[in-house]
Amino acid sequence: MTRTPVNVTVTGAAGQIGYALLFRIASGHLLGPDVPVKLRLLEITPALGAAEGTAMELDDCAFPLLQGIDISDDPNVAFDGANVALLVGARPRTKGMERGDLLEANGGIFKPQGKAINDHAADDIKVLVVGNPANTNALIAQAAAPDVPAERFTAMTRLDHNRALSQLSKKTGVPVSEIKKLTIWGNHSATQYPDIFHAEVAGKNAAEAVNDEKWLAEDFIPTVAKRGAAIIEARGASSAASAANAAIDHVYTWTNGTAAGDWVSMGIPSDGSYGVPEGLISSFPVTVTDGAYEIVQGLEINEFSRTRIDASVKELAEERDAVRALGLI
Ligand SMILES: NC(=O)C1=CN([C@@H]2O[C@H](COP(=O)(O)OP(=O)(O)OC[C@H]3O[C@@H](n4cnc5c(N)ncnc54)[C@H](O)[C@@H]3O)[C@@H](O)[C@H]2O)C=CC1
Ligand SMILES: O=C([O-])CC(=O)C(=O)O
Repeated sequence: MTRTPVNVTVTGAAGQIGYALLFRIASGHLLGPDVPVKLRLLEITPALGAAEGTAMELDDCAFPLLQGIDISDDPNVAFDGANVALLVGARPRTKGMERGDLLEANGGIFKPQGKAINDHAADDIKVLVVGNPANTNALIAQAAAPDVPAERFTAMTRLDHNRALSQLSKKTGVPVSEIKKLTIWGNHSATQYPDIFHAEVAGKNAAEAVNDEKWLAEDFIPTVAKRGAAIIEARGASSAASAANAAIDHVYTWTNGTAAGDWVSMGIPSDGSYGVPEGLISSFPVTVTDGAYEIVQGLEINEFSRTRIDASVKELAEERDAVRALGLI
């Protein structure tokens, strides 16, 4: 294989998402079946042994695309030359814990990582923040990386997008492959707004096909928005394999593009579209061409949607103000 390998840095590599993610990266699902990768694993010092164990297992898979694994507890080393950075390592929410409690606990992790990305990553770096609160952690990392174009910092709402696809598929009996143009707006939190008004189910408008506003307001939206908490309740641990799968989807789409006639949801820095204040990292409908995403423009936002988008964006603005007050941005 002559192609230069892509350096993929994964933080929190010894955690449960890391374990579900690394093998799929190494087997070509993140970037494509013909793209060699080098993995850079970042962990805190006490978890380096566990990361070593995972690296041994990766070796034992003999993945043809995997051209090396480095492990470090120093962000300056782990992000050196990184082309893709998956910021997973964070403190996961546990039973009964509110997202707001996570801001302070996690803020300190993302500022030094943003600075290390600024100082050491490759010029084409793409960053996906998975660790919660993902949107605001992405904002913190971005603020610490003034030399990196702001749009390279993204937050994961693809899991919410996939959850919404699946719920809509169950309701309509139409396979997910025939559902297009769903949108998650706002924050990766319980205030997020999964929007089906522009979605298509087997070529028909989804809201019209469903024709059940009660189901939309009282079942679909809360089921999608509170799915993370429901998984924690059921498993006693937060989503891991589905989160890893969504991270793969996010980066694969960002790198390889969206399908014609469809879009995906990504948490990205707002350019002011749809009344979302510029700079907030909020989820939008996006299309991707040649490795660059663009917000889908011109969608009509009805009253039902407007109220819900505004509520989630208000929460994002409050999180931004909170981390600003803590000196994190
Ligand atoms: N955006 C999304 O849709 C989702 C986000 N999440 C979030 O992803 C994060 C990770 O989840 P899990 O893997 O289940 O957690 P986990 O607790 O199993 O693993 C986290 C790992 O991060 C490591 N870590 C902590 N601080 C670090 C640092 N400064 N540098 C490098 N590594 C560090 C820990 O040692 C641990 O191994 C959590 O914040 C969780 O809430 C989870 C599911 C979905
Ligand atoms: O709340 C959590 O830690 C897990 C999470 O984000 C999700 O499953 O959507």
